[in-house]
Amino acid sequence: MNKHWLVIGCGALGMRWAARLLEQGHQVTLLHRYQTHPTEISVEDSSGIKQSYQPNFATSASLTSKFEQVLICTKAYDALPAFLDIKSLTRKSADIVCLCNGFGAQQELIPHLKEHQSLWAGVTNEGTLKINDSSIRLTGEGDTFIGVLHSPTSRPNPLEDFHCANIECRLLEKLAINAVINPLTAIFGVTNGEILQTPVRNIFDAAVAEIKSCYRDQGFPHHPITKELDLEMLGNRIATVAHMTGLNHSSMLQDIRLKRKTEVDYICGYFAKQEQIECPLQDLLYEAINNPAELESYQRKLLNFF
Ligand SMILES: NC(=O)C1=CN([C@@H]2O[C@H](COP(=O)(O)OP(=O)(O)OC[C@H]3O[C@@H](n4cnc5c(N)ncnc54)[C@H](OP(=O)(O)O)[C@@H]3O)[C@@H](O)[C@H]2O)C=CC1
Ligand SMILES: CC(C)(CO)C(=O)C(=O)O
Repeated sequence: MNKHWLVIGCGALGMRWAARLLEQGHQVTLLHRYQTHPTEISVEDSSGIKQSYQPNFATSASLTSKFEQVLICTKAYDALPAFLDIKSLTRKSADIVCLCNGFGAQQELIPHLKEHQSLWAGVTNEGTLKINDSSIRLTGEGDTFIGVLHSPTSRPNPLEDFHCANIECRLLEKLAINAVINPLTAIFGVTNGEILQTPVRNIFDAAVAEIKSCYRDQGFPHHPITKELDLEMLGNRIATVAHMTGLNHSSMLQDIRLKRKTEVDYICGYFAKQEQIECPLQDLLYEAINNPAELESYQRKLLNFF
């Protein structure tokens, strides 16, 4: 059935999903924060073929209709303010889908939902690069999982092609992937693939071991969920992602280089704020990313330690 989606965020992921939803026959309003409305989105695939899409472009001030389906494609730290900005334009039983990385930003939305609204979370391993305000390049294939986080009534998945029965498990797996790859690439200024080689490899192994032990710890608040993860294979899974995206610069490395805010609060910061468990290496990585001017000294500290 065709739906009218409000996609929040005209960044890499927002443009990719706006194009995908239009291709599936849905109507799409793409919310942006630019001075002037773009007129179309250009999507370049891995063979260099470009295709154009024309969603309705809008700013929150120009929106008038109410939405039953909302897809949040902002960075993790923007998800809640972005939702609150348009909440009055969501229908009382709307499906709100949040695609941002990390763990925590999705759950922060729950107390702010209207009584009958459902919250869905997504994990995607697709790679998309924003070229400019209206163009993206598809840089990597990957799975996408979408599942329910909160629903007062049992509702069908609004993106059923990507349905996942245990989304928290997938979110925690992706959290582990990001908590190892992102800070190491950002601190050492290397590609995803280079963290698998000496000298960073020792720190990679220590970071994987720490997350595995944290996920096994009964004091970890999501212990019942992490029990369902194949922890023996977690290190291989993280190494495979680093290898498959070997030439990429992680989002955290790009953010640090461009002096933009990072998503570290929802990645390493998630471990750092757990009071019941000790994660000294994640604490150190969190501290390093929050002190980008001191990265060389953190590099030395990490290399001397491991
Ligand atoms: N790109 C990728 O390949 C992947 C990304 N992800 C995750 O997806 C999320 C989005 O990533 P990505 O698309 O790359 O990030 P981008 O920074 O490219 O896009 C985020 C967009 O959201 C916009 N935005 C923020 N708040 C609002 C608001 N209130 N109203 C309207 N627009 C808003 C930003 O606008 P402004 O520029 O004005 O701040 C920006 O255009 C992140 O959590 C990322 O980690 C996950 C997997 C892959
Ligand atoms: C999987 C990975 C590490 C790919 O670069 C990513 O999600 C990111 O850069 O944020």
